[in-house]
Amino acid sequence: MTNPQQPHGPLRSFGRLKSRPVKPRQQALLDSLLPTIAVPHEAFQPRDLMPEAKETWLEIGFGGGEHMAAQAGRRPDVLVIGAEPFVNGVASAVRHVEEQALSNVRIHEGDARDVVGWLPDASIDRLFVMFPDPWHKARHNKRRIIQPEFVADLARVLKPGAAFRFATDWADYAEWTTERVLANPAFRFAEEGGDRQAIPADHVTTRYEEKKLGDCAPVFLDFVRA
Ligand SMILES: C[S@@+](CC[C@H](N)C(=O)[O-])C[C@H]1O[C@@H](n2cnc3c(N)ncnc32)[C@H](O)[C@@H]1O
Repeated sequence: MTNPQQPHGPLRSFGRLKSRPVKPRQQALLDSLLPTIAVPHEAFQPRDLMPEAKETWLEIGFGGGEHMAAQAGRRPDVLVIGAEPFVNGVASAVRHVEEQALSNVRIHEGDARDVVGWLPDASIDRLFVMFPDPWHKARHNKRRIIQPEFVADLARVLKPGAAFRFATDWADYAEWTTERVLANPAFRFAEEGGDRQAIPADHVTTRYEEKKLGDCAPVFLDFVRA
């Protein structure tokens, strides 16, 4: 039976990650800070979360939150929304928010597909999907976050001209994503024929990227919402 809370199906990638017990200090920070920076669990307008924000950025699967916090720190005038179901990652991200005194980060502890479903049309200026779970075995490919239906949902929430960066160190996932994103007429590459293995000037190395678990050097796919 379909769960009305999860019209997109269960979060299969979550089960693979074993949560470690959250340390008491981390738990205290989660309990005190997370409710103050959590996104509503229903349709919301980003401007209601930070009325003075010049733009709204979304990061899907922020892991430990290092990339999200660094990008938010660089642009205090931008509202940065992050979604991550892994509790240890959320605890780490909340610690970065506190340590860097970031007032422009909002977090959803859960499935990014829910946040995308709650967002209004054309409400996001920039999207990051950094080193998502590769699900590289062919029989697991269907668990990848990049699927045609989700690409269509992303096209809906991105503003015309919005930037969408996808990074992976799995060659097959780079190809998979290129095919599925460009199959949607809403998207094109920011730069045709660009060097996809050149590290973008504004990139912040992520925790997963540092592990070098993939089968190729990092590939950065910079798309634009037409
Ligand atoms: C391989 S890790 C990469 C984490 C981080 N972006 C990095 O580069 O260090 C992928 C992350 O995506 C998260 N994830 C998986 N499915 C997700 C979903 N549907 N919504 C949000 N995050 C998801 C996982 O919990 C995990 O932390």
